[in-house]
Amino acid sequence: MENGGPAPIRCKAAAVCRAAGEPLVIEEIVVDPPKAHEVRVRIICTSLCHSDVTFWRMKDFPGIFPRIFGHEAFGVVESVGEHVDEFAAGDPVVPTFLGQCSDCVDCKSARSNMCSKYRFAVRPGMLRDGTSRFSDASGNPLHHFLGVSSFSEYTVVDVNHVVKINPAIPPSLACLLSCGASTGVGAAWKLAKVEPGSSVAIFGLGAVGLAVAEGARICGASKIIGVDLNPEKHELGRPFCKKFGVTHFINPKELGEKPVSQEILEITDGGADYCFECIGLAALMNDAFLSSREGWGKTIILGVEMHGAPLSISSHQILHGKSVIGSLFGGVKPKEDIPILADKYLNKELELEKFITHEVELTDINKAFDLLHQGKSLRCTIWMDKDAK
Ligand SMILES: NC(=O)c1ccc[n+]([C@@H]2O[C@H](COP(=O)([O-])OP(=O)(O)OC[C@H]3O[C@@H](n4cnc5c(N)ncnc54)[C@H](O)[C@@H]3O)[C@@H](O)[C@H]2O)c1
Ligand SMILES: [Zn+2]
Ligand SMILES: [Zn+2]
Repeated sequence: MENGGPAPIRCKAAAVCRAAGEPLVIEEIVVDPPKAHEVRVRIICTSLCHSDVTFWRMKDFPGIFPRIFGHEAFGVVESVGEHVDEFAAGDPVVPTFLGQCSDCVDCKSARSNMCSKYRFAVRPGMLRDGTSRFSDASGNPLHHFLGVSSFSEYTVVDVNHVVKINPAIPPSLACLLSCGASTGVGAAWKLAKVEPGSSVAIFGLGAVGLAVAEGARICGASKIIGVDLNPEKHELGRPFCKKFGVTHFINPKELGEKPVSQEILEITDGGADYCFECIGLAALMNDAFLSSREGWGKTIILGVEMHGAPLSISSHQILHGKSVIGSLFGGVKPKEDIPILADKYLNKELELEKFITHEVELTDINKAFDLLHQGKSLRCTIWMDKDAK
């Protein structure tokens, strides 16, 4: 203990990524105490989102490895740094990759979830001083990921990136509100503001796409069209996707030469009111746009394009009254909206259980990567300690 403050913690296990695309390695690490405006969180469980996989694969960004991935999690505050009034040891929390200072003009506006005081960036270190709170057994620093780094028994998170969560929600379900479920549900609820009776087309039926379906179902959409290419997932998925309110399924491979957009224009008699891209491929973003209705069709982009490829949207088509919007975290303001989503779960409006298809312990985290790659899982809960369930 230094001046009575928290001491560094030697963590029995963290899953460290030593190089892009390589299996994670379970290592003992040291997690420093939280500095001012930071909290140290004991992670109870975490899960794998496709954004972890995208950054894990990126070989063309040197200098960001070794790194601790993970940004969808649930945990308990272990200790707090100076100037932290909002949290105390023992608080159940979800960390979030998108921060909210609650003080800047954008945080105060209902129109944005993009904090402008601490702008979103994929930083290798902490939000305020850029340094790392992690070091390996040799004392070398390990990089952070998206301000969360939850593939570790303990992590340090800026207060802007952590939200208190109702303890009535089971840890594995609270974890989903930390990224995937909030992003998808939020995109339908807050961003598109899907009205009862409207038509929705979703490209990509992973957890994010199916969370859009869940949000659209809650908002009363009458047609929810799901597009996914993975035949194995599709077959397994049919009854599964129905649980999310998906009314029509399209596997582009089964359409032959016919474009997906043509099929959607026919199903919706002119184009879907709302189209969501939940894959991360620029070509599919264009398909989503082509599937949207003239006059008012809105395309919402949630997928993260690995190389930031530009969209190729016809400047003539956009004159026909269509619009395109992209979003981080589905327009959700973490500190205000996650508690609302938690209440929706507790009121039995939002069904979170169906997103969890697998569970493993941290030592088996590479299985979670395999399952996502093979298209077999939606969300795989990764427990730090199975007895903590
Ligand atoms: N905007 C945000 O804030 C935010 C938040 C979370 C995730 N994401 C992004 O959302 C996307 C989805 O994440 P996820 O965790 O649901 O991923 P996932 O891997 O679980 O799901 C992706 C789905 O897309 C399907 N797919 C892949 N290529 C396809 C193609 N060419 N045509 C049709 N379907 C195809 C896959 O079969 C899979 O079902 C990723 O790009 C992720 O990075 C964005
Ligand atoms: Zn995510
Ligand atoms: Zn702000």
